[in-house]
Amino acid sequence: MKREDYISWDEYFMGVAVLAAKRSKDPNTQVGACIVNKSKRILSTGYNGFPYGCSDDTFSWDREGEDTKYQYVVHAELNAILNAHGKSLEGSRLYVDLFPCNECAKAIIQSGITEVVYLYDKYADEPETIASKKMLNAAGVRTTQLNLHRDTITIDFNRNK
Ligand SMILES: O=c1ccn([C@H]2C[C@H](O)[C@@H](COP(=O)(O)O)O2)c(=O)[nH]1
Ligand SMILES: [Zn+2]
Repeated sequence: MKREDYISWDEYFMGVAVLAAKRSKDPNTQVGACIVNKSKRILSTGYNGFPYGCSDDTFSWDREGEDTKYQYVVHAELNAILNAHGKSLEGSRLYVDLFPCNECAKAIIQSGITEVVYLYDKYADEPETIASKKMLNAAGVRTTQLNLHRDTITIDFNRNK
């Protein structure tokens, strides 16, 4: 008889997004994204971080002041789109833990992604998120909040020891 406690496709793809977020050096909000095609194949992943050549140790991670991370950071969704290196994303689905901002929404729409699956929406009242929803809705990109039946998935590197 087959195992019954295997993870669902949604848990798998969101799990990959959450794992990608663990690569982020952002001290406040780590975001991960995973793009999946209609055949349930992962096309790309990304997380929020500075561009190549812009050191995590010298560029600012500040949230306020003259020199902030917002001027430099590449968002998880855009990184995932760029990491696909021109592969067609037409009709694909993007899993991301945080609801995408307006700039990511533009890239999502233009790249042909047709569904955004997200976990939380902590900036729902910000103008960027409101604009994002307006654009995604106008462009016919579905947005689905995932309601998972478990809070954690354990990754155990020692299970065979
Ligand atoms: O669509 C989005 C929106 C934001 N991010 C990243 C950008 C920043 O690194 C953090 C947000 O930092 P706060 O300190 O919570 O303002 O999230 C993203 O990757 N995608
Ligand atoms: Zn964004």
